Amino acid sequence: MSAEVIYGSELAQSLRDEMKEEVIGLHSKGIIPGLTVVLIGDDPASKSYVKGKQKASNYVGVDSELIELPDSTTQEELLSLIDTLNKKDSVHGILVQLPLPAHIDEEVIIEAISPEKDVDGFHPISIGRMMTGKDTFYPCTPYGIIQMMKSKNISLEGKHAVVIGRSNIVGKPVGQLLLSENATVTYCHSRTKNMEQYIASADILIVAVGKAHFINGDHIKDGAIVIDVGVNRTEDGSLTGDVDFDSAKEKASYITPVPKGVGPMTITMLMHNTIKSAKKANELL
Ligand SMILES: Nc1nc2c(c(=O)[nH]1)N[C@@H](CN(C=O)c1ccc(C(=O)N[C@@H](CCC(=O)O)C(=O)O)cc1)CN2
Repeated sequence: MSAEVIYGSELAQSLRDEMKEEVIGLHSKGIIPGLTVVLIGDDPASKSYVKGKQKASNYVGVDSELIELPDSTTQEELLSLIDTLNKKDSVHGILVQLPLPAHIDEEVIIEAISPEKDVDGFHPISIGRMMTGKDTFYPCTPYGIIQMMKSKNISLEGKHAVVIGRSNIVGKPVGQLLLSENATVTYCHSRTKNMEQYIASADILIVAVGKAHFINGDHIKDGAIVIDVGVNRTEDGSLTGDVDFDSAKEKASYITPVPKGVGPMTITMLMHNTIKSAKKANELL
């Protein structure tokens, strides 16, 4: 078997085209979705991601502002900025790019963002609402993953989904969204014993460990759906996933590449959440 490749980049482009049309409609009603992205420090990867967010915003018609602050920014200064943004009517979405410098407590910052503007979907209130099946902003990468599978009409109901990795950004929430779609979910992590047996039984395998080629074709079941969330920089500067694409492609039924897989969907779902927030603020939802 040779898997069908799910290109997130293609789905992202078609969704962004649809959003652009929708935002033209909002502009005509005087509603301009606004996003503020806060970047602390000069990590090259984070800089490139926020640049991608600016580019997507410009494309779909979201009014986006980038606030760049030095590494020396204190937690109090960042909290004060968030307080100002929480009160600003033109800002519908606030995103603080992660990771933050070690002297700033990520949890404190995430909890300071108003849940109404939490377009990252990381606030405990957003997570609680997601877990209880209420309307909320879903975290962008997990939401993008679900959209990628839906775009191929992949039924999730009753499937055994194995999530490798338990981060708050990807692993935990993607498992929750899969559960909402009636999949049976197993989480694997660094302390899991006999991880191979879970991986081998996965109908859907989500790999988010941040280790290049952690999974290869020998590990997976014939016909498995393999979603690679890893973005690992190799010595020659290119990007590679957590899955050895070539060998896994021979056994899987669907597989996502790196790059052009899950990554572009993360930014697209951020646009979705920002537009949704603007609609909610204007009582259109
Ligand atoms: N506040 C947040 N911080 C971080 C998040 C997040 O969702 N919210 N996620 C990641 C980084 N991230 C977005 O911020 C992100 C990662 C990767 C991509 C992407 O498009 N990747 C491309 C390759 C890009 C490249 O060449 O480097 C791909 O996979 O094709 C977009 C966004 C951590 N921080």
